[in-house]
Amino acid sequence: MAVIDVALAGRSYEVRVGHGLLAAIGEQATPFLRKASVPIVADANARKHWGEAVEASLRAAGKEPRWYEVAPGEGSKSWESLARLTDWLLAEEVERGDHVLALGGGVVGDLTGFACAILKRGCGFVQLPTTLLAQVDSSVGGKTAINTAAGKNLVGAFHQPGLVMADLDALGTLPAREMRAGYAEVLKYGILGDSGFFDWLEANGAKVLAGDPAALEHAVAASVAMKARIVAEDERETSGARALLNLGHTFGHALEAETGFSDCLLHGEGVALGMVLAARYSARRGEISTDAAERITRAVDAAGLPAEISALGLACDGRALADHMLHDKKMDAGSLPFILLRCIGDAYLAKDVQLADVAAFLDEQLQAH
Ligand SMILES: NC(=O)c1ccc[n+]([C@@H]2O[C@H](COP(=O)([O-])OP(=O)(O)OC[C@H]3O[C@@H](n4cnc5c(N)ncnc54)[C@H](O)[C@@H]3O)[C@@H](O)[C@H]2O)c1
Ligand SMILES: O=C(O)C(=O)C[C@@H](O)[C@H](O)[C@H](O)COP(=O)(O)O
Ligand SMILES: [Zn+2]
Repeated sequence: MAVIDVALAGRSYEVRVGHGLLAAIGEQATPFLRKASVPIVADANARKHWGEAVEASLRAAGKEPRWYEVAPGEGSKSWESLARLTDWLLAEEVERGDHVLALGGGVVGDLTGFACAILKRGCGFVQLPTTLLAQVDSSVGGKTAINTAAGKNLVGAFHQPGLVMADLDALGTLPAREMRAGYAEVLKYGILGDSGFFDWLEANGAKVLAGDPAALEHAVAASVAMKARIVAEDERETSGARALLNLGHTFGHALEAETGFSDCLLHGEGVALGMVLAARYSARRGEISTDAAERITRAVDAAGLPAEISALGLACDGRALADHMLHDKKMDAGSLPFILLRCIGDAYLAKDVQLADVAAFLDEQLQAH
């Protein structure tokens, strides 16, 4: 098992990455289970595959699991789900010192984390991520949120978990499309800050996607280590360091909004395409080389992720996509900083980007190929 510390000012927590963690949760999470009854917020599919193992381990430790099921899909990151969940947590008499377990992908993690951030002004929670995306990204770092009609993650809070347990066994039941979507965020770490890791992914990405145990463990642990380092440096995204984790997301979130947060485009798929667009836009500005931008495109395409916006068949133009970006949380006094690339492994925050220019670039991309 790999253990990575997220070292924050005055407090820190562990991210454990390994096998058999869910089936041993009763022992693994002992300090976080202070009462006999244990509230578990679970994605319905995660519970179907992993609920029994979790339940057996908790019962063996003398605990009584109390399940709350969340419908799969981005639609569950809503005000309605949040209201229902907080009512349930109140009915369960969850106290500030308790920890709620969040079993599932980024949807359950973001929703439960936000509910715990506001319940009685803050109670504890433990992330039990069961998707690749949640293991490498969403379970770590304390960003929690729901979506609103205006856009993605627009209402939320920073609220760090007490513990993260990423059980690699859980990925054995994950659909291939969801593995690929999670892999987009893995590629992101290489592209934004570690060209050696990007090289490694070019050579070993197929193994990661196929679930090769050693490759998977390396990819997850390396991704978590990089995220932990960035979060420790800039927990609340104020210095600019953490904003780099948004690489591909300004484009990606606009595409998610345009496709109605539906299954047509998963978050990771939007990020993959968004990274290609960020790379091509950087090349258009004369920053990253065209060859390097094409290398990124090939890595995305080789993973079976969308690499061409024209292939999405969107009925909108570049201006409509740029309009979604006006709600981006990075907006600052009327301008939107973009995460762009100087080369693979060197992302930076560009503050001189005009949205009209981005809209024109998107029009070109929508018509290309
Ligand atoms: N907080 C953050 O820092 C952060 C980072 C990245 C993404 N996110 C958010 O995470 C969300 C996406 O997360 P996701 O990709 O995990 O999607 P998800 O939570 O929707 O899960 C994907 C699918 O996998 C199923 N599933 C989950 N675990 C399973 C398992 N072990 N076996 C079989 N099926 C399983 C789910 O039912 C769902 O259908 C988005 O809302 C995104 O905005 C947040
Ligand atoms: O942890 C971060 O910081 C990230 O930006 C990680 C992203 O992968 C994630 O999708 C995040 O939710 C996007 O952040 P947002 O602030 O744009 O909602
Ligand atoms: Zn993301």
